[in-house]
Amino acid sequence: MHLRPDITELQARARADLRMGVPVVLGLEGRFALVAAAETLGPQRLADIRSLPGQPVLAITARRAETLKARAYDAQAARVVIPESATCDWLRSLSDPADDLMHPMKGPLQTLREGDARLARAAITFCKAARLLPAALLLEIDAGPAFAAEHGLTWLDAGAAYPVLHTTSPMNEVVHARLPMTVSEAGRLHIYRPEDGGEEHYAVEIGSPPRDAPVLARLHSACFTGDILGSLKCDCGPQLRGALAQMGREGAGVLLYLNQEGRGIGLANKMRAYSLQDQGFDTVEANHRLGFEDDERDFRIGSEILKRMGFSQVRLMTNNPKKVAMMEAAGVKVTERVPLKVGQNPLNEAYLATKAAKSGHLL
Ligand SMILES: Nc1nc2c(ncn2[C@@H]2O[C@H](COP(=O)(O)OP(=O)(O)OP(=O)(O)O)[C@@H](O)[C@H]2O)c(=O)[nH]1
Ligand SMILES: [Zn+2]
Repeated sequence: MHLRPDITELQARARADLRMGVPVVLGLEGRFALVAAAETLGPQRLADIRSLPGQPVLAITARRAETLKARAYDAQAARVVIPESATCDWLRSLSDPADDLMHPMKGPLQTLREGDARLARAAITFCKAARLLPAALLLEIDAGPAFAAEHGLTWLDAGAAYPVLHTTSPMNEVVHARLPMTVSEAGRLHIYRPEDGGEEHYAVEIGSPPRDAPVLARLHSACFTGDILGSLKCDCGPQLRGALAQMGREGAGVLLYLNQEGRGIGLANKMRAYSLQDQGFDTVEANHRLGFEDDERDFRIGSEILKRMGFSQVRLMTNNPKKVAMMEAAGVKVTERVPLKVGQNPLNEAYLATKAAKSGHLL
C-alpha cells in the first residue's frame, strides 16, 4: 500500500493547516514541538496549548527581533518567552509591526538563550511557506507522533521536510491552449503545476520560438496591484505589457507569469509592507520589519519551467542582475540582458531608487 502521504505531501498539508489556524507537530532528531502560526491562532487553541505542560515560546525571525529590541542568540530565530497573561492579540502585536510606531514599548522581552533554536527556525520556515507572518507559537512536547495521532494533527520530520522546502519542485504542464491577444494573435497559454502542492505558474508563449536559439524571455513576478489595478507604486503593470508588446513585435517570446506575489511574501504581507511604507519605511525596511528578507522569491522556478519548455538560452528582459545570475547558475544561458525600463512615474520614483540603491537593480 502506498496511500500514506510522503514528506512532500505532508509539508503541503502542514502549510494548509497553519493557514487555517490548526497546529502541527514538527520533529527534529528526536525532539518534537507543537507549532501554530501566530497570525491564525485562535483563543481556544491558545488556551489548550497553555494547558499542556512546558513553556511555550513565540518564534520570530532575527530581523523582527532586532526591531523589537529582543536578543535572538541565533542567526535566524529568536524564542520569546510568553508571559502567563499573553493573549492572541499580544502574540499578534509581536508578530505584526503594524502598530509598532503607535505602541513602541512591547518589552522588555525575555528570549531563550539555552537550547536548540532549530525547531523555531523550522516553524518560521513553515509560516513563510504558508505566506503568513513569520511568527509561530511553539511548545516542546514529548512523543510527538503519538500526540499528533491522539489529536488528529499533521506531524512531520523537519529534517526530512527541509530539502523539500528548499528545493524547487518539479513543474508539470497541466494544459496549454491557444490564446489570441492584442499583442499577437499567435499566443498560447501553458499552465504549470508544481508537485509540492504550491502555486501554479503560467507561461505565455508568443509565436513558435525555436528551441535551439536564444528566446526573448521575461520572468514576471505576480503583482496584483500593478498588473491588474494599475497601481502607481511600482512599475510592474507597464513592464508586463511592455514585455508582451516587444514579444508581439518580434513575433516570438516567452513570458513566465510566476505567482510569487510581493517578492514571494504573498499579497497580504505585501499590503502589510505597503502600510509600513505609508509610515515612512522604504520597501526593503518594510520587509525587514515584518521579519522577511528583502526578496523571498525562488527564481529557479523560472529556469525549471523554461527547461521544461525546451529552452536553454534566453535574451532576458530585466533590470535585475540577480535574475541573470540565477538563470546562469540554474543552467539557462543568458546571451543578452534586454533592459525593460517603462512605467516610471512621480509616485514610484522613490521605490525604484531604493531598488537601485539596496537591491542592485539597474536604473
Ligand atoms: N514585498 C514587496 N513586494 C513588492 C513591492 N512592490 C512590488 N513588489 C513585488 O515585487 C515583484 C516585482 O519585483 P521587482 O523588484 O519590481 O522587479 P524584479 O522582478 O526583481 O526585476 P525586473 O525583472 O527588473 O522587473 C512583484 O512580485 C511585486 O508584487 C513592495 O513594496 N514590497
Ligand atoms: Zn508591482
